[in-house]
Amino acid sequence: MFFPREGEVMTEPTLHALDWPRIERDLDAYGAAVAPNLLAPDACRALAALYPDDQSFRSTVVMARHGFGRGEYKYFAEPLPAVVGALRQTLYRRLAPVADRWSAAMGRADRFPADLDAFRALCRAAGQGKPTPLLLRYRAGDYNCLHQDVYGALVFPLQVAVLLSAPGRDFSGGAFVLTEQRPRMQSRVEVVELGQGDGVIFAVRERPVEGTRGVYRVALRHGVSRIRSGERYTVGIIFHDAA
Ligand SMILES: O=C(O)CCC(=O)C(=O)O
Ligand SMILES: [Fe+2]
Repeated sequence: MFFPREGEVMTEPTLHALDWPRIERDLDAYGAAVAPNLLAPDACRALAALYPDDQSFRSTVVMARHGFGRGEYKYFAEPLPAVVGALRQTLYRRLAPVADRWSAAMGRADRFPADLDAFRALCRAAGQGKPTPLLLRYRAGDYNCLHQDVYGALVFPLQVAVLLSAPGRDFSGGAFVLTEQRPRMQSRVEVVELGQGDGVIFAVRERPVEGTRGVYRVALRHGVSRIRSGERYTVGIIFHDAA
């Protein structure tokens, strides 16, 4: 296992050193998988420290104003910070085949190009030209209501969130949660435990589940439980761009 040096983004060979068979198994079984140590602590701190720098962002969302919860987030402007751009590119490459496999299993026609630039060109042609990677900031009492990050007709079925703060030291509470709504059944919840720099890869809105009578689709939503104390930052990497 390689680890990125302090201040360095995980490079492509390092991403390949992740346990991808385990990640794919978890994605297939639970709709979510942890990708440990995507960013070194220095890189986490540097990204979180960008929050007040309005030059880095194209817009700010105060969640309470929209009924999204409590807390804030900002969408990065282009050019994205190098670490965010690099993670988006390399994770996309690795996840595109999973996205294709899921689409096919669910009987959907969508297929995804092998690299992010080609997929983003499709987004632009569909009128989705605004970059969606974002930086989220939560303080004590804040939370993120269950939601799906859909920004137009083109949806890449997986996304990634990287925890930038250290649980137990920088904040308490603030668990990343996913719920899964199965047809005609009660919802199932999954709590994902993350350390600083860990990413969670998860389904944007649905995933295939093998039942006794074939594959069916389950709908997923994600959110963050209430932050009890401190400050919690995350970087969200969504692959489709926004209308
Ligand atoms: O703060 C988090 O852990 C989740 C943020 C989120 O909703 C996202 O990245 O799409
Ligand atoms: Fe989200």
